[in-house]
Amino acid sequence: MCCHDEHAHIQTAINASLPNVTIFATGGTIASQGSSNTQTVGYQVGLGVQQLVDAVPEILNISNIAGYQISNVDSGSVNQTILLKLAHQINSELARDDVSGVVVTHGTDTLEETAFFLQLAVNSTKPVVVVGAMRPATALSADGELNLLQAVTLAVSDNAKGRGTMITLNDRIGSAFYTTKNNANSLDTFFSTEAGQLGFFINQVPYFYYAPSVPIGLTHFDLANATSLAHVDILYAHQDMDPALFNASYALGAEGLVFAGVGAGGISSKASEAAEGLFNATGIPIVASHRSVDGFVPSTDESFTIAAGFYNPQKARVLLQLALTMDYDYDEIKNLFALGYPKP
Ligand SMILES: NC(=O)C[C@H](N)C(=O)O
Repeated sequence: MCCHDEHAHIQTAINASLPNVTIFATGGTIASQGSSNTQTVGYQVGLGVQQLVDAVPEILNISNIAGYQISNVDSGSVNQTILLKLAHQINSELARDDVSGVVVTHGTDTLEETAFFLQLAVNSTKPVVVVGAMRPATALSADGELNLLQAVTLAVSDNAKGRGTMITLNDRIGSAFYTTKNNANSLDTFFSTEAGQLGFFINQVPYFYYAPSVPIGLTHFDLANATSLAHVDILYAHQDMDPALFNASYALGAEGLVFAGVGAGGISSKASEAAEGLFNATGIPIVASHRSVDGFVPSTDESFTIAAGFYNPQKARVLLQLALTMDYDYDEIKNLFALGYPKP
C-alpha cells in the first residue's frame, strides 16, 4: 500500500484505515499572513503546504495527506507553467489506485480559470477540489481553515465522484464549469452562475442537490505532451474602444482573441470592422463573450466571430487556448464552442 512518496513535499503519518488525498498548494490568501488579526488587505503570501495542513489537524481524522508545493504566489501570477505542472501531476496522482482525490489550494482572484482549466485537462472521475480563502490565515474569522477541511472532505467523499472539478468556499460547492468570483472582497464571493451550484456543506457534511452529471460541452484535452499553451488575449469592450487593439494584440503574438463584449457579445461598429479585418487577413479565431458577470452570447451564421455561449471571457480564453494548443482548426474551434449550446 501507499504512500510515502519521496517526491511529496510533505507526507503525514499513515493511518492505513484512512483514504489518501494529495494537496497541491499554489499560494493565495489561504496561504497568506497579515501583520495583525484585523489586516484583511495588503497581506503577504508565504505559508507553505505543511503549515496549511498543520493548521487543520481535523484533516488527519479523515485522510492521510501528501502535499506538494507547486508555487507560492498570488493567483494573479499563476501562469501556464504552473497550470501545466498541475495538470500533469494531478493526472498522474489520480491514476494511482491509492489516491482518493486531490485538493488544490489557490488564490481566489483567478481560481476559476485554474479550476476550469483542470476540468478540461484532468481525466478522472475522482474528485478534484479547488479551494481558497478570502481572509488571510492571521485574520479574525479567517475562512481558510474550514474551507480546507471541507475541500479534503469532498476529496474523500464517494458522493463527490463523477462531478468534475469542484470549487468550494464558504460552505458552497460549485461546478468549476460555471462558478465565478463575483465580488472582489466579500467572503461569500464564489457562487455559480445560473447553472452550476452543486451542493452545500451542513456541519461539514457535503449535501448535493443532484446526482453526478457532466456539464454540456465538456471536452477533455490530453495535455500529456504539451509544454506550453497557446497565446490568447482578452480585450475588454467599452464605449470608444480603440479598434487598433485587435491588430496590436495580433502583432504582440496573440494566436486567438476573446473580447468581453457589451451586452450579449457586442462591440462598436468600428471595433467590429477592425476585428473582421484582422480575421480576414489572418484567420485567427475571435471569440465574442460578455463583460456582464453572467449571460449568454448566441451564435449568428453571418458573424466572423465565434459565440462564447455561456462561457465568460476568462473561461472562453482557457477553452480557446487549449483548442489552439491541440491544433484545432477554425471550424473545429467553432464546433467546440457550439457544444456548449447544442440546438434543442
Ligand atoms: N482571496 C485571494 O486569494 C486573493 C489573492 N489576491 C489571490 O488571488 O491570490
